[in-house]
Amino acid sequence: MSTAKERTAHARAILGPELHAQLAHTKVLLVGAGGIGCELLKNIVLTGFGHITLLDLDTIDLSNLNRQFLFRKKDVKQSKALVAAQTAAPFNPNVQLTPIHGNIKDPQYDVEWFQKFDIVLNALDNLDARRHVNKMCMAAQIPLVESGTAGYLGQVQPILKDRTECFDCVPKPTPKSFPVCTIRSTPSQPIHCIVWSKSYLLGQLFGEDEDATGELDEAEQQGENAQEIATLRKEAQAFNLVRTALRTSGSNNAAKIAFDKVFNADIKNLLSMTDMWRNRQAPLPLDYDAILDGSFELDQPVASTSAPIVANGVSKPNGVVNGSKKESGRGTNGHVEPAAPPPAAALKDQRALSLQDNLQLFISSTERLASRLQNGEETISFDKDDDDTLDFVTASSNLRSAAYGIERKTRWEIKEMAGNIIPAIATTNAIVSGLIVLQALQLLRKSYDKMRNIHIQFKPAVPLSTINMSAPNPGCGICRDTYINIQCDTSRAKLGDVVEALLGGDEREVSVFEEKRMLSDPDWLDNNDRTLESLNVTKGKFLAIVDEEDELATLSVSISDLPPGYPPDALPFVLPSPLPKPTQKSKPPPPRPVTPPPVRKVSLKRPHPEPDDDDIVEVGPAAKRVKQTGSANCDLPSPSKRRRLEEDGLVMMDSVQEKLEDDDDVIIID
Ligand SMILES: Nc1ncnc2c1ncn2[C@@H]1O[C@H](COP(=O)(O)OP(=O)(O)OP(=O)(O)O)[C@@H](O)[C@H]1O
Ligand SMILES: [Zn+2]
Repeated sequence: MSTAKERTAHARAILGPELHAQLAHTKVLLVGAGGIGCELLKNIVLTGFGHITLLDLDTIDLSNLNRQFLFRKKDVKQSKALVAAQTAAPFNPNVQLTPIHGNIKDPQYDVEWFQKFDIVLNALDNLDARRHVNKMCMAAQIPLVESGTAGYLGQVQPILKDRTECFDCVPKPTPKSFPVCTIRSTPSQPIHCIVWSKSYLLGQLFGEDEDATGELDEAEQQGENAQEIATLRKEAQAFNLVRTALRTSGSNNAAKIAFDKVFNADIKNLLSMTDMWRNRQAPLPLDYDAILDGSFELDQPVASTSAPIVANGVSKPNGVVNGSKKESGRGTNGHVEPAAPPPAAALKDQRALSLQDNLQLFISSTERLASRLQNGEETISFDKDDDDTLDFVTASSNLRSAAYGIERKTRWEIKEMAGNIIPAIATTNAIVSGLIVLQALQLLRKSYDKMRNIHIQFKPAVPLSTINMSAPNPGCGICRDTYINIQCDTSRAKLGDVVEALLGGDEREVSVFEEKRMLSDPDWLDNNDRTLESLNVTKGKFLAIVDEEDELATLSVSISDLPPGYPPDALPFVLPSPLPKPTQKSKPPPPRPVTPPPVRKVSLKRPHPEPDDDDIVEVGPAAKRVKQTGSANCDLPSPSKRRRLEEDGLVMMDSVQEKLEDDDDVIIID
């Protein structure tokens, strides 16, 4: 077929002329042009969605090319949104494609901007951005299709305010995390050393100059081992010397200074706490020069204990504590010989690294990172696609493993573990993208009874399972709010006036928040005469007006600009007419069990975030916030503290089952 008309014949036959014609006028926002986004863009272009805005903040990376088929090698480092749109545009000349290279969380993409669209499709890879889009769609009352893949698993969830669960209605599972003490002092598995290296050591040496005192004070108050805290304090002070050496050009022994502190002095300090090693295997301080000249013996008896260093008593295929010349040839104490690498494993990343190799890698990566700091980079954090940081984490986690008698890992394995990589399967992305279109069509047809949550599961006989839509969770702090958009000149509008107008003469008692910052409550009205701008409540943000009696839903007020041409001397804000009234709050049902996780797309390119965060239990509505006049915030009760923790990428627990304690000292793996 050659003409545009013939091109759409199949789509028209499948969709029917009515829906097909409707699609030509449909305005769709596609957020994310990665693995799912590329597939989905191709689908919606070919289906005939007439107006597509494609937004992505990232540029193309070499590692994207295996599955993000709209990109070629020549496109590396170009904007994903722009290149994807350029490649897909010729697939269907009837489609108007608008690419945007930007972050969906930027304030210019406010509620009014979202309201321009008929439907939003998420193709994101992190919880934070997903939550944001979910909230904007709730505020703008725009249907959303949420999706994610992880390896062979996938999920598609249509979301419509007041009709279905929103993305935040269901708690998310917690990520795997470890107690601080395990990470800091008593690692027993390779992952403990990797987390230490990536989330602690790298930051201490190359990250922001953080004052660890507060953290340690808090740990002390919580009754953690005082001697251990004193040791950690000493450790923190000593880091300053190393940081200075790393930032001083011409200092050619910074790597040795860092090594001696971290792998020798700190370990000796820990060994001096004899109690700690009564029932557990003590670590062995490493010796820089002896490792380099091959005379270092890993299995020498440790000062404070007669227990030999064994790698958990098991032979490991990788040559557990193998390494220096002296180590090989001994098979004692549970050590094994470094097996000669099979030919396929001779690849640089998959080679077992000797202790000497690791030290050399530590030196070279430390020097590379130090010279980056000296050349003006302010802070460096882990990115698995940044060779310098990956080399540093590989070397330092393996050196730590060696000191603690833990199995060492190859660079490849460490990349997988530190980057939290689940292989991206192009086929899963393709299936999910097809299902997104089907659910989007149900939403546009308003065939709400036909909408389904769909899971791709690892069951060859039943690869897809569908779940009927659930009603919104009455306790949800996002979709149960009553949303209002106001147009506002925030430099003139005063908090008290805006709140009073929004309450429409209702004299009930309320507290007012922006995110977790409390701006006023019935006994504290100091901010009422201040402008919204002076309180940092500007375009794209939300004011939350919370009923003190907890009987009416929270008013969630989004801020947009005044319309063009609005008289400068008129009232500095415009309310919608009629003014929406908050709904009566229904009592939340008893807590639900944690349902299977909405599958997330796991980044192959950079750690989450998502945290990439990502995947941390979210409980109920964001109710309590913190009183605030400026910007800093402090300790919060659940659930908003949990939300904040999650945004900060924090959590630290023994097991996934364990409940998150409000005051837990936490470190997240990813
Ligand atoms: N806040 C955001 N605003 C806009 N785009 C975002 C935002 N957060 C994530 N994205 C985009 O969502 C896309 C998710 O796609 P995908 O999961 O395939 O990630 P990727 O980075 O392309 O690949 P990988 O992480 O697997 O290497 C990415 O292109 C990413 O840039
Ligand atoms: Zn909800």
